[in-house]
Amino acid sequence: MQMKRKPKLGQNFLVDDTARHAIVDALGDLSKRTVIEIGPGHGAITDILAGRCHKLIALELDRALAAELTFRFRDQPQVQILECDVLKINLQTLVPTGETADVIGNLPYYITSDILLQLFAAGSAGTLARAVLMMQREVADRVSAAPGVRDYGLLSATAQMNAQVDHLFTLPPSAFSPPPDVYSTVLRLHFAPRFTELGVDPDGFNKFLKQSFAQKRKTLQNNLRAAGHPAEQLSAAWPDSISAQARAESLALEPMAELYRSLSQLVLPNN
Ligand SMILES: C[S@@+](CC[C@H](N)C(=O)[O-])C[C@H]1O[C@@H](n2cnc3c(N)ncnc32)[C@H](O)[C@@H]1O
Repeated sequence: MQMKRKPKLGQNFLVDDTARHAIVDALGDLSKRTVIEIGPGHGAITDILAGRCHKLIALELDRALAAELTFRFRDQPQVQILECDVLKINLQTLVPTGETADVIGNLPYYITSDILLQLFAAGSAGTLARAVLMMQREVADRVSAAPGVRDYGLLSATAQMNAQVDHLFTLPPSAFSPPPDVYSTVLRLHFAPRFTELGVDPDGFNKFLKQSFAQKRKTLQNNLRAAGHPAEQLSAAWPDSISAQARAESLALEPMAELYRSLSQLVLPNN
């Protein structure tokens, strides 16, 4: 049976029973946890979560789906359905001060990167502990890629500055109705920001990473020069541990942070 959907909202509903249980199982014991679900849809994951977690807050943009779930869970006070755009909500306001929440979601793929950035910010603020997220396989491969591997880039570096990433499993299009054009992968993230450990400030280092990965074909030096760092500043700051011809894609976060710290002692450009 094909379910009715709004393609613009990334609506591919999970119909594989083993997979929906495996996704919830990946968060472990939830009996004392607040869980935020992104895009509950018709409730494939919500139905299982509702009986397992202390509190469930599900964020759904589609008015009809939000109404369907509000009705279905009307007698379960631990379940709160919010009709809202996940990108417009401040996740910190959903979690009591001093507590953390976990996040779960078969994400709307068209906004995966924006959702990840939002979760990293909430993880840095101490609001989130873990997330189990399904996304397009190619995006998951980029999030979890190690330096030097083809898929490693800005998204990988940003994700790995903010979280430990576990690659859990991949599902074929037939696990969904209607089937998407792509395979889907489930990742688990433990939010563990590394900014303090690596001695860098989050805003400045995030900007530096964007500059460093701006063009894949270019060396790191050329990307930084294009971002406004004068050549003499770069050579004064360049650590011996990094080859002059290195690309950002080949470097671990430690040498990137070393270079950033060294450049920060000189003057960083504003763009
Ligand atoms: C891939 S479907 C997953 C549905 C359900 N969790 C499942 O596994 O069957 C993505 C869901 O996210 C919802 N959605 C899309 N954009 C959203 C947004 N900006 N904020 C909240 N929910 C959104 C869609 O309406 C849809 O229900």
